[in-house]
Amino acid sequence: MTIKLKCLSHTPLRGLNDPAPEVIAEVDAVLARSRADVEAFDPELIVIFAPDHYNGLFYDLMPPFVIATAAESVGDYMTLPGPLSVARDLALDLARFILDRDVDIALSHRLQVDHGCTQTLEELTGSLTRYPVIPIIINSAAPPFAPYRRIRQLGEVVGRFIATLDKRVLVVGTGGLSHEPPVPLLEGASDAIGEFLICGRNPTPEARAARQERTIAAGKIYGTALSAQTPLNAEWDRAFIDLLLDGRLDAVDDFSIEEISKEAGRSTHEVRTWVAAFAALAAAQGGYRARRDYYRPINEWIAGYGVMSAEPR
Ligand SMILES: O=C(O)CCC(=O)/C=C/C=C(\O)C(=O)O
Ligand SMILES: [Fe+2]
Repeated sequence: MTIKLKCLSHTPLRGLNDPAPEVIAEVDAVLARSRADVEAFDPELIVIFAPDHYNGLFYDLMPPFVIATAAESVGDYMTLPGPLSVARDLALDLARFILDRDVDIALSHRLQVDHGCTQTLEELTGSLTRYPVIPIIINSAAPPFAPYRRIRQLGEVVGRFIATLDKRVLVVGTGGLSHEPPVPLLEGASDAIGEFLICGRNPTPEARAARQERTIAAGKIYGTALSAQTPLNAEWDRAFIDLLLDGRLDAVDDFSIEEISKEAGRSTHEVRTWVAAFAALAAAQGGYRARRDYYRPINEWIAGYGVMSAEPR
């Protein structure tokens, strides 16, 4: 087995509420380098840890994490729609492996995924189907959440499975860093929003467009006094990146979900996907070398925007 890792932020607002051209050029350059790395590595399997934003998973049955044996992109926020090339049999083997090692995981034989999974897949590979993929969706939007130590444990078990494969495997985490887009909360929601959060699959094109317009409007004022959303927190982001650079993954066991929400924004919990990805790498080969490829707080994209790479030491 050979393993590499990429962790990237994603944003619903790319192309819809862009920052200055110099910033876009920086991000484009780092993404082009990341894509070239992936091309050179030529993975035989991608394991992607991703969140969902009430497109595939709703409170009618909200799993802490779920592994998909088949997945279809809803094509939100200008991402490609359609099926992913999910490695069905390997995904099932992985689900069995995880359950056998005392970590509970849900299974979906037909999962809808959103930009939280597909934007990064497209950016790293140019399509949804270039390489076989196993999507593992970690609940990062719909409280209550499993504690961070459970995410670390999930990642470790996935890493131990990867270590049994005679393949080149790319592990991906997508989401974060600090940010708070206008994703609704069930607690205190109106009846209509509550109904959407419980079973709002397959919205009409008009309903989807209205959602996207709300996010764009939030992006236009994010980080200003007009915004009610928790602002970006570059200090939190840098400390989190340092923790990963130093390989101090055990430190996430002390993370407080409430404190992170307050200090860095509710959607910061998408970094759970980075925790799982780094834990998988560490467990697959024992110890890693990581680098920070990029970091910049980008209000227009509602994103503490970061990119990291890592490989075994
Ligand atoms: O579209 C909605 O209903 C809510 C907004 C939304 O989904 C925003 C998603 C934002 C991110 O993916 C992000 O900032 O990570
Ligand atoms: Fe997201």
